[in-house]
Amino acid sequence: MSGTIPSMEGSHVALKDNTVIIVLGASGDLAQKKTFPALFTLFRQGYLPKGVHIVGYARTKMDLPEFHRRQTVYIKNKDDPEIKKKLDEFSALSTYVAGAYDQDAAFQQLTKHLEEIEGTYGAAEANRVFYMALPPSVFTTVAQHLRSNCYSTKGHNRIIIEKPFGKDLDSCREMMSALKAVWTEDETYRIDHYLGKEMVKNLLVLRFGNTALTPSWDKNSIANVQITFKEPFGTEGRGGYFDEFGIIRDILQNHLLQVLSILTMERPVSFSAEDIRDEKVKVLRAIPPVAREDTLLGQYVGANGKPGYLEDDTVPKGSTCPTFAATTLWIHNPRWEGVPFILRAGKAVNEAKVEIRIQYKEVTQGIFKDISRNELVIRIQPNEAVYIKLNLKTPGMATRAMPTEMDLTYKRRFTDAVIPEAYEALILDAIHGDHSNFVRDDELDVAWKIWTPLLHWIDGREGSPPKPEPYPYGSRGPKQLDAYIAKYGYKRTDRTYSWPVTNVSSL
Ligand SMILES: NC(=O)C1=CN([C@@H]2O[C@H](COP(=O)(O)OP(=O)(O)OC[C@H]3O[C@@H](n4cnc5c(N)ncnc54)[C@H](OP(=O)(O)O)[C@@H]3O)[C@@H](O)[C@H]2O)C=CC1
Ligand SMILES: O=C1O[C@H](COP(=O)(O)O)[C@@H](O)[C@H](O)[C@H]1O
Repeated sequence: MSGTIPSMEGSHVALKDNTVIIVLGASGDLAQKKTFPALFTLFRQGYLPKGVHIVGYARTKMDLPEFHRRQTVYIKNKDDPEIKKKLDEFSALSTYVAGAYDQDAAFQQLTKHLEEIEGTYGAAEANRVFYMALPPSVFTTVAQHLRSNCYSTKGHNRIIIEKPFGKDLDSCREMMSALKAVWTEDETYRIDHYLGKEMVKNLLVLRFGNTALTPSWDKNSIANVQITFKEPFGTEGRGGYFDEFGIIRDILQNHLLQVLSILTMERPVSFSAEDIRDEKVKVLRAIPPVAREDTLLGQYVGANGKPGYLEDDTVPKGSTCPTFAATTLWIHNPRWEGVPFILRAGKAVNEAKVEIRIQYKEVTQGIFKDISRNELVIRIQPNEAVYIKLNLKTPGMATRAMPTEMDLTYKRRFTDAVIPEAYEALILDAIHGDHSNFVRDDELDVAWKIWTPLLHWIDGREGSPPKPEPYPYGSRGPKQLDAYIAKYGYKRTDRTYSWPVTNVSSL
């Protein structure tokens, strides 16, 4: 069929029935905010295996009505009769077991409960999908206890785990080898939820399905690339967790680096998970560790009635943890040599935005003066869009050029499209047995190699840690930001550019 992407046709072992999804850490924030709402949407849309059961497991003791209440706290439009009916059905197939994370007996109780459910299948096969919505401190022990006590001998077993995968190269390797000792790579699904976002998944098609873009996708045409993450709120109450990690481990080392690898990898032989991940690893291996000189760190301070990072009671006094970072990465291969890739992320900045901005080189001088550079912008969120900033002749009698855009805003173009949440797409991929949008262990290894020296410097392992530049809550970041970006050759579009309409008479 024309336009079909083979790996998306489902050539993997898909779990079609006789499946229990076990959510470990079921009383926690991630489970309530992301996992259960995603499972509910998949259930409601008919994507979960036939006769699926969901079992929550956590230390908190609670009865079934309380579990069902917590399971549905973040589900929207609960008063809508159709949703209410589906929610009742969802609750009817969801049960809860309380137990410790480090005791065989507790996991054996869980198995007993699973076997009771599976006893109703009346079929030989019993598949189990374990979703670890847990803090990293218990990942390894839970994975080990699951393997020794709860592993189905009558079907497929899958384990889904969430970042953080360690804090540096050594701790990641330690964690990975402990997990690999008990779960095979094929059974393991490491989530980086950015890989489930629609516009990140779209990169493969945009890049490799458009001959028009192919010749310009390299150092000959591209001057610089920015991959930007902006969040308009601070750590508010989550500072204790955040301070241990910082913005680089939270966003750049994983989410933005994943986007970078798909954006820059060579064409894979096929869209199979291993072919894609082979290419991602290859390009990541061509990136040397990020240099201190290529880094700008920031920390937000109170402004406009909003508290600064250090005013959060959960943050250690005098912390130098960066809440903003701009870093520039270089890829030493024939396609990208010399092109700066600026990865930047900030908490408590002026807007919510995640985008890729590819800025093309200057047109040959001579016939034009001060003409804007072309830019291809892929907006990941909010309001998904792809637009290319082009120069056109100003309409009318004038012959001068002006910057404008070709705009593909999803909401306007695909009026009835339902864009899935990242977690919905990824849980479904795991059920279908498709690893393409999950992180392979060697990807993690090479990713940590890029960041570890810089992180050790920031952690103060090599003397006093660098002091981040202050920036006011709600600003664009530290005042040095524009000079930093300009240093790598980024030039802002001609200020006469206006969007969404341009009144030619005012030019
Ligand atoms: N489909 C759509 O929805 C489209 C929307 N637009 C809109 O048009 C507007 C302009 O588009 P575009 O040029 O792409 O994006 P922007 O002008 O928002 O940003 C372009 C670049 O300039 C930087 N920048 C923004 N403000 C300043 C500032 N005050 N001083 C210095 N640098 C700054 C940005 O960094 P930083 O992010 O840090 O601010 C970014 O790197 C935007 O609001 C955009 O959303 C345009 C085309 C299509
Ligand atoms: O992994 C994380 O991502 C979120 C941002 O996710 P998004 O899907 O809303 O873009 C971020 O807030 C959080 O700090 C980080 O741990």
